[in-house]
Amino acid sequence: MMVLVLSGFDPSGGAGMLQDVKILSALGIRAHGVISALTVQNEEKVFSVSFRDWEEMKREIEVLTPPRVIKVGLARPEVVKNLREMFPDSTIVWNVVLESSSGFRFQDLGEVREFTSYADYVVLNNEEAKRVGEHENFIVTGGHEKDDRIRVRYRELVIEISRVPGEFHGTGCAFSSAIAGFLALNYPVEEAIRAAMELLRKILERSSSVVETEKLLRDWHKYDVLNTLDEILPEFLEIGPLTVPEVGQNVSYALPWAQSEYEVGKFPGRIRLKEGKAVAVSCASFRDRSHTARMTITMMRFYPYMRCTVNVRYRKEYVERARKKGLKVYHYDRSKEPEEIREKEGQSMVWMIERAISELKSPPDLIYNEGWWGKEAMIRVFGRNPKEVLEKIKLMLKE
Ligand SMILES: Nc1ncnc2c1ncn2[C@@H]1O[C@H](COP(=O)(O)OP(=O)(O)OP(=O)(O)O)[C@@H](O)[C@H]1O
Ligand SMILES: Cc1ncc(CO)c(N)n1
Repeated sequence: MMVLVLSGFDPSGGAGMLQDVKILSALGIRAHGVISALTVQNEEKVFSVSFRDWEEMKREIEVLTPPRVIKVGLARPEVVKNLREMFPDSTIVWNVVLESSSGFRFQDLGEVREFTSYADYVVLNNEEAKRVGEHENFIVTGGHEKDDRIRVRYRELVIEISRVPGEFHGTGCAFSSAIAGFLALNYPVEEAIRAAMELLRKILERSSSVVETEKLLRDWHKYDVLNTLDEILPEFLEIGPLTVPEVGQNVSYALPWAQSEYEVGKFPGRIRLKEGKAVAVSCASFRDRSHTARMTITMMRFYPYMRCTVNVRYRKEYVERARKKGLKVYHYDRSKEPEEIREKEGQSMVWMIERAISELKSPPDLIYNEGWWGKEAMIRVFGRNPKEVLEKIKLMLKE
């Protein structure tokens, strides 16, 4: 699936081509991009615009796959007519940008009026629509109205949703690209508008002053972490009778940027032995606290790529095999733990990992400790991901 985008380059990434590509990527759509203007601007202010020459752009377009849907952003208005002549049957969505929100005049009103009829849909806000003059192919957005609803009008259709508090740079670009994307997915235009409004709301709920579509794209990792854990669980259950400790086992797998245990996927309620079989009390989730999740966060402070920790019951032979097979093993002797560390909640694990790293001068594959004052002896296995940790555990189980 592809959409051809002709739009300006906003180096701050809030509007223009960088934003268009993010929105289309969020819909799984490839963008073919031809820059139609260069700008000097940041999130707050536009300083200058220079439009590209059509002949140059045409040469770039001619070698690309002919597009079914085209999105036009900041460009000379005649570009829309030129595109119509090149692609009489394509759907053209034109986001008119008369002025930036900081008041910079982008396009000439008369020129815009002259070329609106060449687009299938013209997206503009109500202030712009009043100035350009109504047309049946206009999709009119609320602009920067102050009430708590967002309204979009297309012919007799008016769609309303709740406004996300705040002012965001780049909403017009993002919204019109989302419409183009949903049209490319064969949504009828009314449904494309509705879906685009919903998508923008989801993005703006994650944004501060700019449309931060990258935050939405980033959240794919949440799906990947939980899916990875759920997919690998049966393999951990299979060896569970040999590995699950009295207190239960957890497989903790962190998001790439995790700094809190709630950004670490885990099995709330842990993996436990029931009548000799290992069972997980629940499927993978980011909710609840977990000791192994806190260990992962601690390890990631030193080695951000070490995103997985699993606790395993202690067996002398497991540790001996690990050493024999070349795994980096650290023995944590709790009796050497300073009093002030032992007293502070969660500090002993930091201390344990810091000692291991300073001794091994690299990430440990496993840290073990014997039992201590009612605490079960334990082995913690570390790795980049659950698959890697599972392999290390299997090395410990095999002669
Ligand atoms: N605060 C908000 N909450 C929810 N949706 C919003 C918000 N602001 C904008 N949108 C979505 O973005 C669409 C376009 O926004 P807007 O009306 O601000 O366009 P614009 O004025 O052309 O934007 P720009 O600031 O890029 O010039 C709206 O129709 C709506 O779907
Ligand atoms: C490149 C570009 N396109 C559109 C807008 C409108 O916000 C902008 N500021 N910059």
